[in-house]
Amino acid sequence: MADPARDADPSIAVSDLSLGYPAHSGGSAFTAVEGVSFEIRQGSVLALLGESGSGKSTLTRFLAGRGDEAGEKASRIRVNGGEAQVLGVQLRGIGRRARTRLTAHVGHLAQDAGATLAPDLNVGDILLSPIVERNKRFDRELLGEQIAEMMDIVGLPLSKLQEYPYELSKGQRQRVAVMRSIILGPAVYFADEPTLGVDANNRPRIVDLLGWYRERSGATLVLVSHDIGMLEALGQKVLVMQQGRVVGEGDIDEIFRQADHGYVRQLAQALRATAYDEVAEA
Ligand SMILES: Nc1ncnc2c1ncn2[C@@H]1O[C@H](COP(=O)(O)OP(=O)(O)OP(=O)(O)O)[C@@H](O)[C@H]1O
Repeated sequence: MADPARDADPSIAVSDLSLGYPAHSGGSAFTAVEGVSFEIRQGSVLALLGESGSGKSTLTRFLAGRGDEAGEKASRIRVNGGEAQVLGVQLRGIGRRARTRLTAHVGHLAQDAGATLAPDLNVGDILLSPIVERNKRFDRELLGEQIAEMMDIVGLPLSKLQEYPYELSKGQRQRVAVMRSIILGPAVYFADEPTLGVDANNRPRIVDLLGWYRERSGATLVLVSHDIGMLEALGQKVLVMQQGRVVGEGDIDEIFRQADHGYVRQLAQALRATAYDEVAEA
């Protein structure tokens, strides 16, 4: 099996992919993603939109190589058909070691990641832990500078490095989770609702951090988000999902203007309404 190629182009290639969950507790197997195809050029940004339950988290978790990770067997994602390549590595049938080699280059911010920070570590150790786990010998000075720069971008004072998750607000915890998810310098990065639950004043700080990261790393980003500020600042191509299928695809403005699918029209209206709410809130 090929080693991951950080400069593979496209970074992500998905063809007729169908994903599901195994049958459990008397229920039947469930198809969450059906016949999805798309490609993402290296260094570009894709926004994934769609109503709750449309398959966005399932798709991103699988493509991030974390389809098997969610502990319980019932949460493990199964490939029902099609294929997907990330950094040139075929995900279908991938073995454990090849997956570990791949995920070293692929970042994933799970939904509500701020809520699952290690409770017994302070913020400094939370940020360092992915690096320490990988390699005990690292350039502390360089990393310290990078952490200080990130803390500044997200508007957290350096004194927060000594605090524990329970001492932080929900929005502060989410900002720490986002910093942690990019600290290893992934070539492909998936973020599931990175600004969800963060107040309107602090959402742009997360957007700034992701923009900063993209600029310095040239990484490919996939953002699951309905945050209009984030989509306008970072989004290029948009994929709209409904009930596991792709129902709209294109440039963000194009989707809003020319959507011929009723659901895409509704979504565009909902997003505009959100944007107006935020203007009203400010
Ligand atoms: N472990 C599981 N077992 C069975 N079905 C699941 C499991 N996890 C998710 N699903 C189902 O898969 C479908 C897609 O869920 P998914 O979380 O991918 O959607 P989503 O678009 O990310 O939704 P949200 O925006 O609410 O996070 C849903 O119908 C959901 O109920």
